[in-house]
Amino acid sequence: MSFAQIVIGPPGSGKSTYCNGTSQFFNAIGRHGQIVNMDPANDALPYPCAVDIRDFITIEEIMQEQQLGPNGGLMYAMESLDKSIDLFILQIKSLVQEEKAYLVFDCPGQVELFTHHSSLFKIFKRLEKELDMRFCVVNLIDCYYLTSPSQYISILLLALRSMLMMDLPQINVFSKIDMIKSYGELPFNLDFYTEVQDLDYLLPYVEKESNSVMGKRYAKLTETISEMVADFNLVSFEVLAVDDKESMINLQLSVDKANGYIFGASEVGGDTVWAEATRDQGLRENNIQDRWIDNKELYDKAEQKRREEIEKDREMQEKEIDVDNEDEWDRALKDWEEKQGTDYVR
Ligand SMILES: Nc1nc2c(ncn2[C@@H]2O[C@H](COP(=O)(O)OP(=O)(O)OP(=O)(O)O)[C@@H](O)[C@H]2O)c(=O)[nH]1
Repeated sequence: MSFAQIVIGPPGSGKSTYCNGTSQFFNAIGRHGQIVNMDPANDALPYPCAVDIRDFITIEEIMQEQQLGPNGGLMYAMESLDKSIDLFILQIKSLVQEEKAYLVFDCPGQVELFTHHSSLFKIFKRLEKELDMRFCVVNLIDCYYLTSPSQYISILLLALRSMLMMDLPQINVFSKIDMIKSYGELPFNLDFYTEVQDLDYLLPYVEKESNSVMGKRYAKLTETISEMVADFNLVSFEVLAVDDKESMINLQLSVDKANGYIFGASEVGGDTVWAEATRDQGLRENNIQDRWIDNKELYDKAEQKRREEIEKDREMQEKEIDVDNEDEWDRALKDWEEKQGTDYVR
């Protein structure tokens, strides 16, 4: 059995940054994480990746050969991969079975791939079946969407649609939450938006926004969508600032629970310390309103201080290592010999 995350979300929501941050986080806790790039258009990866879909297919080739634009090209690329998937699966197999790696799949930003199109879905289902992989989808949404009530409701619909389409455990995440305070005041606490309850309270704001932007029929449509999302009662959110250790830990705890890693990771990973520390632990209560809005500056200052202390410790350690450095030792010995007038050879 092996475990993996499938990272999805609209363009610019922070997927590649998250994959990079997660890989560094895994290194720090001793988990053997590897990243797989699933985006045939991403030619500037900010991380080292173990398998790159661009080794099989690139969007440039497809666009040229098929005379397609970027969106059509991507759909075509995914369909083509679907047909010639065996080599790709072989590479994944070697990662999960021989290297016992925990995989993070960095997916393209075209949301149609997760809401309507079945190619990627089929690839993951095949991996699930053939390699006994356990997935959790991590759906990143830029927290900027919280600033507009109607856009907030539309991303709820998007999240719901991908949950139903992918048919896998899914954690929805408001990314870049460190930016939320700079976007101005929200009418409700952050928990209101993450827990997705009582959407009725939002409707007057939708109406107000629609009056000024789109008109009454648009408000009615948004209202109906919000009722449908509330009826399913499936969508909720975590928050993430990729540089913030606590939000990363909280998110990884949720993901570990969702894909089952927390219950059966003894044969993979190698992060026994993390596993022991989190095995019996529920999610920590975390007041996100306090952390990211009400007292953000205080928390940021404390975090900055913590980082400076870690950096100072690291510098001290490096200095101590210098004492063990062969060259320095030899130099010190030579000085001592000169002073003693001896020819002592170590
Ligand atoms: N402030 C802040 N910025 C972030 C965070 N995560 C990502 N970003 C920034 O958001 C921008 C987009 O991030 P990417 O990781 O390229 O987003 P993506 O979803 O991979 O983008 P596509 O590949 O175009 O779909 C970059 O400038 C990142 O530095 C975060 O937690 N906080």
